Amino acid sequence: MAGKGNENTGGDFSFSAAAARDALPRITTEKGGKSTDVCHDDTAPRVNFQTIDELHSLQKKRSAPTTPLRDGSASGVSGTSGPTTPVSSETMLQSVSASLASLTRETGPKLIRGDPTSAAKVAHVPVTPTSLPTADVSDSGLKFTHILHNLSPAELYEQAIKYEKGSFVTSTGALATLSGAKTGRSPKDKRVVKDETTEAELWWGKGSPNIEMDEQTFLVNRERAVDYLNSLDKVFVNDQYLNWDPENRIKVRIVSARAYHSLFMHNMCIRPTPEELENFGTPDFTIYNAGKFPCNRFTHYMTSSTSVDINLGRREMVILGTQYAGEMKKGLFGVMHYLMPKRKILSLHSGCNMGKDGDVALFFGLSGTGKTTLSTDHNRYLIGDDEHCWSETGVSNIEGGCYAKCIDLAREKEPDIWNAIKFGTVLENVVFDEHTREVDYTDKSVTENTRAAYPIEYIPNSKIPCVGPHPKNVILLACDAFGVLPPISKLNLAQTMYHFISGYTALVAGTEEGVKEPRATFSACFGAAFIMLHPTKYAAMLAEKMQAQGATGWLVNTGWSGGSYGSGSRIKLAYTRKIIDAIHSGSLLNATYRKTDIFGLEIPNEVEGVPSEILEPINAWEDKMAYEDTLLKLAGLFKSNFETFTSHKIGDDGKLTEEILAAGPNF
Ligand SMILES: Nc1ncnc2c1ncn2[C@@H]1O[C@H](COP(=O)(O)OP(=O)(O)OP(=O)(O)O)[C@@H](O)[C@H]1O
Ligand SMILES: O=C([O-])CC(=O)C(=O)O
Ligand SMILES: [Ca+2]
Ligand SMILES: [Mn+2]
Repeated sequence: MAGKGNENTGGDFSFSAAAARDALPRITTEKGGKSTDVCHDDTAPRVNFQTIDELHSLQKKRSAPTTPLRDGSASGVSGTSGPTTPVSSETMLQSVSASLASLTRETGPKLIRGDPTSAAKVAHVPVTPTSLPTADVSDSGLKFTHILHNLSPAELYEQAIKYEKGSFVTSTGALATLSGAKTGRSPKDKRVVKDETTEAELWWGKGSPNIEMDEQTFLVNRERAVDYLNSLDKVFVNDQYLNWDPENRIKVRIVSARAYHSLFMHNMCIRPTPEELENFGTPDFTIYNAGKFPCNRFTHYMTSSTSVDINLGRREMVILGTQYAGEMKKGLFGVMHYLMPKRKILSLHSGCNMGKDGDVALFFGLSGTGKTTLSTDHNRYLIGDDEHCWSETGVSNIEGGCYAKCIDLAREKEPDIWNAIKFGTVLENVVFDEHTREVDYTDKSVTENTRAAYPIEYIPNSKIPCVGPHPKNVILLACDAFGVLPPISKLNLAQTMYHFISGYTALVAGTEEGVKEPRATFSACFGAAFIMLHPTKYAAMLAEKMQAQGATGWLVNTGWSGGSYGSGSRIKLAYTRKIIDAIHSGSLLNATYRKTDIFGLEIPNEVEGVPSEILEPINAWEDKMAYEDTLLKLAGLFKSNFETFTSHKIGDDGKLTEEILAAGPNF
């Protein structure tokens, strides 16, 4: 049943719209998709600043008056020797020039390897036109663009510090950066090209993250991005891989204007060896990140000056008007959510780790629920923290790095993540002492979504290569700010599917004044913002794989206990870790259980190291009536959210659908 409805393209890596790519047909599409229908996403940024200067002033805490103050420009960085690339350059330059070719001028830009300040040392490599004779009569055709190809972290540090305001080395050696006006993803500005192929294959309409755009508009934005990039003195190019499963690895190229973006992707994608880079060839997918430059708001389908555009047929993504680096990571994740199911491989928004005995656990959950925190476990091997594939042979990480939330990060609670914040790590939007460069992780002045991006090998017990056998435990994480879900419950297969499709979490709305009510978020497959196909397609694949492997599903509330946000408190990370330990060790599988009302969840009577009174949520609430009301309220929210899925059949005979419907709250 898995992959049912997909074209029989299994094993073949081509995007099916290849023909459309060459012909560039005009496609008629319905206009005016309502953005209110877009899947909910909880990463909407909170902006604490009105001007660029204000943003920069937020980043640094004033030192004690005795401390000598410095101006913003970093000193002590050698500017004498420009970066050089390890690869033989001519084929690389030809390839990059082809990537950057303007569609109207039909010729790639003239490229030079290396930094413009050291250009005298670098031979100019003339680049031949990619196709037809040039029709370019503008000055832009006369200039050269310098290409900084797969620079090392040290070189990227120097580039960032020299040229990008807001770049600083922190006391532990990380590169602190600012992502600009956007400090989170912009799901409402995401657009996906609807052509004959994608119209039939992708999930469109209510609840879907895919807001349509047509091919022509994509080309307008692409041209804007490419023209912007070609107008610069230099651009950064990363050639890297996604997916540690060698048979299903894809080659990605990222063209960007900032060293910050290049270092971020260096850390987050899989880094090729020098030999692999030498033979990289043509990328399977290319990102044009012109995020410093806005889109034109008069362009059709645009509703703001930000646009993140995916064209599966052309194998390209364009970013305009946002410098938040997570857009690149999650844009590529979306592409994998399209490509992998075609090969009968399930793509997952989950963390993944493995015990000493080879037992693998997946951690699903929306942003901020604990995937990174709980998969990074000193007693287990880390396979990955956010994006995985589950194939016939087992699991593989899609990425080469981790992207951890840093707000309130503490050494004692999360030692491995703390220690990973060192030379090479990108630290986004944190506040630090102006003099000592010590980071204050409690400071939310710039944003609550402060982040660290580091290569996975910075976690001492990471498993390289990042692959493992079939999962034994599938852990669904929900940060329930209503405080009514049990800290741990065991799920049967139908319940696992019900909660996977629901994709629930409830967080509190940041630190906004007066917001006390938790806000429920339902995001199908715990990542509706990134999926491409209908959620039931992924759910059917998950059910099939869990059944075949005999994996057990669990629901873990990493949120509130003893009351909703405001009266209760967040479950201690130490308790959640004990619960997770008991899942891994197998001791929880053999515990005795009782069933809860309404949600019908099996909760254990005991978990080692966790006070038994918190295991049954009502016990921890003082006001029992308030508990009952809140529980019913949440159950109602689950019910109305699930209505859109009731008509979709899962399983060949639809039997699973009935079981899944029955696995939701009953009241
Ligand atoms: N009981 C708990 N369990 C898990 N995390 C907790 C708990 N209490 C507090 N936290 C905090 O919640 C946050 C969980 O964030 P984490 O980075 O793991 O999210 P994530 O699921 O990886 O999200 P994203 O997909 O956005 O990366 C961390 O800052 C962690 O310190
Ligand atoms: O994508 C991001 O910006 C961070 C992340 O992992 C998520 O939100 O799931
Ligand atoms: Ca994470
Ligand atoms: Mn994520």
